[in-house]
Amino acid sequence: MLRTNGLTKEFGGLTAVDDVDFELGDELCSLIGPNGAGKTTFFDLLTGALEPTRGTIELRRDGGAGESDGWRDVTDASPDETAALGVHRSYQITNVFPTLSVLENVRIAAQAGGDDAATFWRNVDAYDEYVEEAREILDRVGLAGRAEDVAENLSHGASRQLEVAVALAGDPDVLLLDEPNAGVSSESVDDIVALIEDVAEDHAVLLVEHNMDIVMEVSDRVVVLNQGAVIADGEPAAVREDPAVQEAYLGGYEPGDLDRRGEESADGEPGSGGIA
Ligand SMILES: Nc1ncnc2c1ncn2[C@@H]1O[C@H](COP(=O)(O)OP(=O)(O)OP(=O)(O)O)[C@@H](O)[C@H]1O
Repeated sequence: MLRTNGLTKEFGGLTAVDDVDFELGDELCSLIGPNGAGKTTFFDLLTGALEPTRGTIELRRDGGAGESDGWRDVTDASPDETAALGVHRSYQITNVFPTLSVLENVRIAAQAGGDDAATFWRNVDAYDEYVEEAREILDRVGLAGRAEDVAENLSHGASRQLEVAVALAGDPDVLLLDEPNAGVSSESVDDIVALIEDVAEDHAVLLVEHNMDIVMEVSDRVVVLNQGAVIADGEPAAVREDPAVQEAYLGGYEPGDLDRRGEESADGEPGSGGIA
């Protein structure tokens, strides 16, 4: 689906992403690591928002027949080109139009990703199709009842759901979910976790998430970044036990230390919503 080879990003003397070889298959992979580890920079490189200093990024679409063995070099692709090639990021606040309705936001995203984007405005049938598609996506993310609400009036949780809906409307192969629980109220966390698991059924998902209980619950695989470099990559339980990961990030974390809402667990210390 997506792979990087020697991917590196330097900001002056600081190496934010350091020689990362990574491949994402048809799976839910979480990317974790301490503050400043390079997770956001890595996402920015994958979406074309930042240009790498060195290394390559390649994509392979389902059934696609690109160059060589189907992999296509997208290292220099712009964010729009990367999106058109099937990589979408959920936390794209600029992709949500605050004064438009929830339905309009998703309809526009579906239209932008549609085959007849250029001519759609002349085509009433196409418009109806996109509205229909948008309603199906809203149903999937749990926002069917909020279709006519104005986007800027949504709660944090519903906003995260809308961001995922907008990403889904572009018909992505790969979804990059950037802290989809950030700012979400405790009542909505279960909905977001269910949504992450649902979209992972038919998309490759790369998730940045600070709450380790959620990471351990939903991930097929966990990759740990520290100071820009991958220090562990494997199944959640194995990564959790890895001494280097414990040292760099988890600091003695055991499942249940934090409940998924970041509240005090039965026998633990008060949680912070995750591990920073
Ligand atoms: N535009 C920039 N210019 C200079 N340094 C930057 C820039 N963006 C990020 N950095 C630095 O790169 C390093 C990696 O930052 P990044 O935001 O990718 O980490 P992160 O793992 O996403 O952290 P967090 O969990 O806090 O979001 C940090 O030291 C950060 O200060």
